[in-house]
Amino acid sequence: MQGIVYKSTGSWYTVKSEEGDFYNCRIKGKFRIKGIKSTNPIAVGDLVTFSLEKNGDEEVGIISEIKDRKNYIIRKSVNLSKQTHIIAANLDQVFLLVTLNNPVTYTSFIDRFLVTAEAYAIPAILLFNKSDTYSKEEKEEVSSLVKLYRKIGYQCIELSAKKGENVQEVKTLMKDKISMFSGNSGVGKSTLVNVIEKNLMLKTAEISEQHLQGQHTTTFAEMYDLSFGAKIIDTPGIRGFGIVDMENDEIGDYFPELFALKGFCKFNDCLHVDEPKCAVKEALDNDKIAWSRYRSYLQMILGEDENYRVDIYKSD
Ligand SMILES: Nc1nc2c(ncn2[C@@H]2O[C@H](COP(=O)(O)OP(=O)(O)OP(=O)(O)O)[C@@H](O)[C@H]2O)c(=O)[nH]1
Ligand SMILES: [Zn+2]
Repeated sequence: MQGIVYKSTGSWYTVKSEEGDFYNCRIKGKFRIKGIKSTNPIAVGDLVTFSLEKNGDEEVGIISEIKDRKNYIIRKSVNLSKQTHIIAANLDQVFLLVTLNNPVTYTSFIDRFLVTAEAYAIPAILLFNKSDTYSKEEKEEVSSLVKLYRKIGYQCIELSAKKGENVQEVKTLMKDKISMFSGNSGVGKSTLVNVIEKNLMLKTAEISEQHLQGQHTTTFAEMYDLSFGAKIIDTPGIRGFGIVDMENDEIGDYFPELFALKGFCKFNDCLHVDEPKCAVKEALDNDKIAWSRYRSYLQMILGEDENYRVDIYKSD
């Protein structure tokens, strides 16, 4: 039988079969996946082959095979072992919720997120939330951000989760796909998910309550079916993507507008920092590339970690 992993608690996996039934499954014997060394061989979102076995009165599934992943997201554990944990696999898209103020979302944060999504090969969509609260100036600022990111090729939606404005557009994009929502604390993730599907209680809230009580909680991702044919993966305690290890000479590949200029610089291995005859610097001088994006790029190259806000274009 074939199925998708909806939940994993370490040694047991909840798998939904193609027929739509849920089974408790486990792995028999040694099970290794080529390429990735991780603490968990199977993650939420994985497509697996399994067969049923009698275990006393119960029928349990034995997973024998896992299909190649189209992508996966990881987290490095913070303890000394630095082990890699696969949070989820086979995502169709990830939504990043952004608010200008309350809380501030910095362009450096957006760009880091987009670079990571590119590196993971997961399409990212920007949701500019709380549109009901914006002043005229803020509306203009959001408009120029939307224009900037659309030009690069990212889908952007301005919405109000609270008022339900443009939420239908998000639902339309989610249909028949596996999605994940990310964003800083307070941008409205729970509010949005609650208007998208009323009776869905995500764990995110429970987990933070337990944190308040100082309890230890393990954070496992879980997949949910929504009523309109969409799936979402909830990753309690994870606000964004983990940091992916990237070499300096590959970071530019994950900025689509920089990647498009690859080969046009004088030097093949140009990092677009202070090399002569650099096509990226030239595009920057002509406002063909946004200053805010280039600043984010430099920050990643230089390994800086602070957030900042800069004008999108130098001439602004
Ligand atoms: N005015 C307005 N407020 C909103 C909107 N969306 C969310 N909020 C409010 O913003 C606050 C934070 O929303 P949450 O949905 O809890 O944010 P979150 O991203 O889930 O936050 P964490 O759980 O901390 O990650 C709440 O007071 C919401 O009512 C919106 O579109 N407009
Ligand atoms: Zn260059």
